[in-house]
Amino acid sequence: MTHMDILIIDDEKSIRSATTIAVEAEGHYAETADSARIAEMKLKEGDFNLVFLDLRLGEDNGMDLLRDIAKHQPDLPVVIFTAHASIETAVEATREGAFDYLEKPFTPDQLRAILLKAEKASRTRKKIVKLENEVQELQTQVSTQAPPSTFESQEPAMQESLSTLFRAAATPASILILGESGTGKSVISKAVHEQSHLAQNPFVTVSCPSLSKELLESELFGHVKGSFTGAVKDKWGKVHAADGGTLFLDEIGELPLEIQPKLLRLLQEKEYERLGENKTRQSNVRIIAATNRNLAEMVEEGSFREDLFYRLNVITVELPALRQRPADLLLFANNYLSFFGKQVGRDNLQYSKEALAALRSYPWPGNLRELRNSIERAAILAQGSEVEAADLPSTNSLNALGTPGTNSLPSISPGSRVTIAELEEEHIRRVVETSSSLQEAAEILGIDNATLYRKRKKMNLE
Ligand SMILES: Nc1ncnc2c1ncn2[C@@H]1O[C@H](COP(=O)(O)OP(=O)(O)OP(=O)(O)O)[C@@H](O)[C@H]1O
Repeated sequence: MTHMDILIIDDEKSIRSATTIAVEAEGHYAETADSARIAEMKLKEGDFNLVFLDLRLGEDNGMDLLRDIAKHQPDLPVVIFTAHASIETAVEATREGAFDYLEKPFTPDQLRAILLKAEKASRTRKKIVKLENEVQELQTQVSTQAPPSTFESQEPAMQESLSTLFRAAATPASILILGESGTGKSVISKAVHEQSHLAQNPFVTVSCPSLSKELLESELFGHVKGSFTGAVKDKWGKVHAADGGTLFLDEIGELPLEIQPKLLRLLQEKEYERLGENKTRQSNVRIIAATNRNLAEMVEEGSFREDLFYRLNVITVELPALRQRPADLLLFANNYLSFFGKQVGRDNLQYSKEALAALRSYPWPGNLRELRNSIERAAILAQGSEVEAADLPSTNSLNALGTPGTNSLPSISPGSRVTIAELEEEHIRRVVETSSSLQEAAEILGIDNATLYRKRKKMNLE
């Protein structure tokens, strides 16, 4: 049985109390209102699942109230109380958006039947909300044409992160995921949700940097009409939509300082308020937050609250950059090639030897996202049965290493004002980082193992 919050609107005290007793006996919670004014106030304050409304409401017109509810809260079912003589009114009310009607005097069985019907409708509505969220998430995935995700790794650092994440999945603990852009923080957050005890409930994403402070606050917590310019009607936020499920806060490092205490309160007390409203609401969400910023440093600088940082920092994992996962690179590259190859009708595309070397020696500053995009392009560009190095333009030239504007790229690159020794050192460092073995690194560099050993020793790169 689904528990419902029910508002009973009737000017007759005996009907209010009889209905209250009857719905409470069925395990629901009831509030009452004896006039349209009180009803409007309660409707604004509360989050009801069902309303009983007598159209004859003393001096007030119940039909006006019904129209108002149908307009502003179209998802809220309203059951009309009607006297035997006014079936026609009931029919009219149904036309105006009433969910059903109940003829007075009604028996407990008739009321029970209506409650069951409303419960069913409420469950369906919840399912629809969940599906709407899922559609939104899927649309994001489809628009980025994501090939199936892989959560395997041959690299100890990544294996440790995966094991921590999937062990933490089944607990209510907040999770903080750190890592450069494109390392797969969003993708893995969804996977953690799907492996958790909350999998049947919503997974809702809020992208912190994409909105202004006011809109972000409203996106999170919701608002009431008139709370800011553009707030033309009441709105529930994503904290409400995610109730009972997971709220994924992408780029938490961009969360404005003013909103941080509100998030902290949600984490600690499970409480929040909509913008422009004083009523305290409850929401029980599991938070997964991700960022490519150094939150600890931000705490020191004063741009991120220390208390929030510690609250989020219960389980923290770092997703290594792709260049720190040389042993996994080929697994991803092959998966992507078979996915995108199929999309363009070439099932058996392979990499040429040179293409493989190019894939390995490039540091992939944009990580999995960049790799995915490059392979998608290469699958289209490839002329024969093999992807050639030339089909992977971003890996073609070492100049790519120095492209300005990508935060994880080094400032040392061919042509920049550095010595040959510095350039050599950087090149060796990167090739070693992106090779699966020292033997392979030596081959790519065109030197023997002993020379590589000596150079690494000199560079303290062991
Ligand atoms: N486990 C995975 N398996 C396969 N592909 C992945 C995986 N994780 C990420 N990707 C690919 O990388 C892309 C970027 O991943 P995601 O958006 O999760 O990164 P992010 O770390 O959240 O990036 P940003 O910090 O920029 O938001 C995905 O769209 C997907 O194509």
